[in-house]
Amino acid sequence: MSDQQKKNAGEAAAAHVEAGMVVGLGTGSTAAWFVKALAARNLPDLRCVPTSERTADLARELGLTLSTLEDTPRIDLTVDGADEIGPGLALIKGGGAALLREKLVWEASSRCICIADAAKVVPVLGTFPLPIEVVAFGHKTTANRIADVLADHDIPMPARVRQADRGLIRTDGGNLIYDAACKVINDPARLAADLKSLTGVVEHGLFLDLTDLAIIGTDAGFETINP
Ligand SMILES: O=C[C@H](O)[C@H](O)[C@H](O)COP(=O)(O)O
Repeated sequence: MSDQQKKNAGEAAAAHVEAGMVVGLGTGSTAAWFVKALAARNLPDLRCVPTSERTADLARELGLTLSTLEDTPRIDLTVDGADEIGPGLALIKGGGAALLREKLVWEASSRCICIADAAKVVPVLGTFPLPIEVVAFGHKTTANRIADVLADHDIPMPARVRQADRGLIRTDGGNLIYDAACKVINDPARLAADLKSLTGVVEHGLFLDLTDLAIIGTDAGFETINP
């Protein structure tokens, strides 16, 4: 993990934003560099839709004009980080528990740019535990259903509920996160569909066929990957 690489990626992505755009603001340490670089450009008539309360706080602090998906349902460009970037720009996201709002914003966007440091690029998805957002009510029974799906995908370990010192982590929407230590995800599309079909699962961190461009920070600058 390199902060300089994240910064370089965030700054390169900010150059893709034009005056008057509606911009989706991702969540996480890399997205924060983008938000800072975007604010520094001081472009006129921007409206920004944040994907988390954390990002909203940062953007507000930096003087960016915020909007919501309700007020601006069509987003021109979203820039966001990732936990893993696999072949075809298939992503794992949600390490910061923002996956649901992120996916809502990504899917409402004409264009999505993923920004990351070089360590996020992997030959196969699954080393980073896959976050799965689950409704709190009855979550242990939902976890059993998730375990059955994972077993069907040759993933023997059940997903574990995410905890902090103060107790279970809650998302901005009040849900819980289960993390699945997949190790290798052989068929991301089938796993995504199977998880999504479960009652109690709100969303999962597989972002497939949503990324138009990845900007990978290097120590000296950045490289790009097209899908
Ligand atoms: O929920 C969090 C998001 O999906 C983040 O974009 C992702 O976890 C990457 O975060 P970072 O840039 O801090 O590695």
